[in-house]
Amino acid sequence: NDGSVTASPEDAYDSEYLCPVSIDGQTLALDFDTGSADLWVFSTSLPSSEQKGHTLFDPSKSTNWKALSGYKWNITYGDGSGASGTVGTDVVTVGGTSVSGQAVEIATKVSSAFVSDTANDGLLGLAFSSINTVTPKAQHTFFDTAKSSLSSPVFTADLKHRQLPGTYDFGTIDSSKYTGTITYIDVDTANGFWEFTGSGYAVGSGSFVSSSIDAIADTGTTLIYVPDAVVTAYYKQVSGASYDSSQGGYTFPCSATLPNLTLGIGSYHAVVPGQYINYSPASGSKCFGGVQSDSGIGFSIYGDVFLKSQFVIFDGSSTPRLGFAAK
Ligand SMILES: CC(C)(C)S(=O)(=O)N[C@@H](Cc1ccccc1)C(=O)N[C@@H](Cc1c[nH]c[nH+]1)C(=O)N[C@@H](CC1CCCCC1)C(O)(O)C(F)(F)C(=O)NCCN1CCOCC1
Repeated sequence: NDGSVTASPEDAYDSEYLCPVSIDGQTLALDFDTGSADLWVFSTSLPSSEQKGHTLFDPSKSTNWKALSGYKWNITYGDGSGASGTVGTDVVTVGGTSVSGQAVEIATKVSSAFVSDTANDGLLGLAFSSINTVTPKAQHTFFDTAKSSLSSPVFTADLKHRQLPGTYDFGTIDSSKYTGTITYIDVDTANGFWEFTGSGYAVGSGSFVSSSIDAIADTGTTLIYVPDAVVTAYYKQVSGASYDSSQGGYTFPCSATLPNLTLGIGSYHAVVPGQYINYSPASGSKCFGGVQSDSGIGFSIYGDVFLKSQFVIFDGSSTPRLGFAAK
């Protein structure tokens, strides 16, 4: 029951990656998110004003749909967006991986950011089920439901830079997708995230600075959010860079040459190419940086700007761990 699904960038800046997911034959484009644990979809139960432009799941058309009466969900994300609704179970298929009895959370309300993000028909959470928001009983993620039917209890992310489709694989580690060896690091699941301790950083050809960085591997976050020491060291090497409070982050002249950012994972030095750190045009001839401060978040976030430079293994075995390799 192993599977592989394409992850397509939603826009020219790789702001998010969307994957086709079939729920009892109805196919929607979902954002696979290792930073949350709810599988929720736009639905025919939304007010029509909130439905516009999205593909909707219609439970009344599903022969395998079983409503969970009295069950509800309500989630708020780091960027302040949110959604809520009711719950049922159905057959959910991702590439070749099909599971029955999967909790599918039907949106009856979504925040404005979701309404305007018309390419996104919902989220498929891949964090730990301990942070699923369904009450009165938390539900399993797709990965947890599928795990026992996979060749091995893993999924991998091979996201790509700019306009290229990547893949999420379930159950196998495809050795043609990476080079060299895989470096594994332990994961602390206490907060429900794929959370680990990074070993430090280097900017461009500069020397490596050893420092413990408490970080999560989060496919649902676009950028890299790291401690101020890292951000300051990085943009010191970018002429014309400065913190622009009106943009809410560091910007620099779009013509700037950006140094690579190396992030330590144990003894492995993961290199993020400088050009990945030019996220998007900001205003005028300034561009918005893909490396920003984690202040106020509580931990660092190694988001898509980082993850797309690596081949990443999310190992859900009894001792969960993360694997990283160059590609
Ligand atoms: C809009 C943007 C300038 C491109 S962005 O850089 O902000 N990108 C957004 C994602 C996005 C892309 C495209 C269109 C719209 C939204 C982004 O990076 N959002 C992060 C920002 C952040 C995180 N932390 C601080 N700030 C986020 O909330 N990511 C969550 C998933 C997002 C939510 C909006 C829609 C797209 C997917 C997330 O799940 O990855 C999360 F981990 F950050 C998060 O909020 N997880 C929720 C964890 N809770 C814990 C308690 O139990 C319930 C679950």
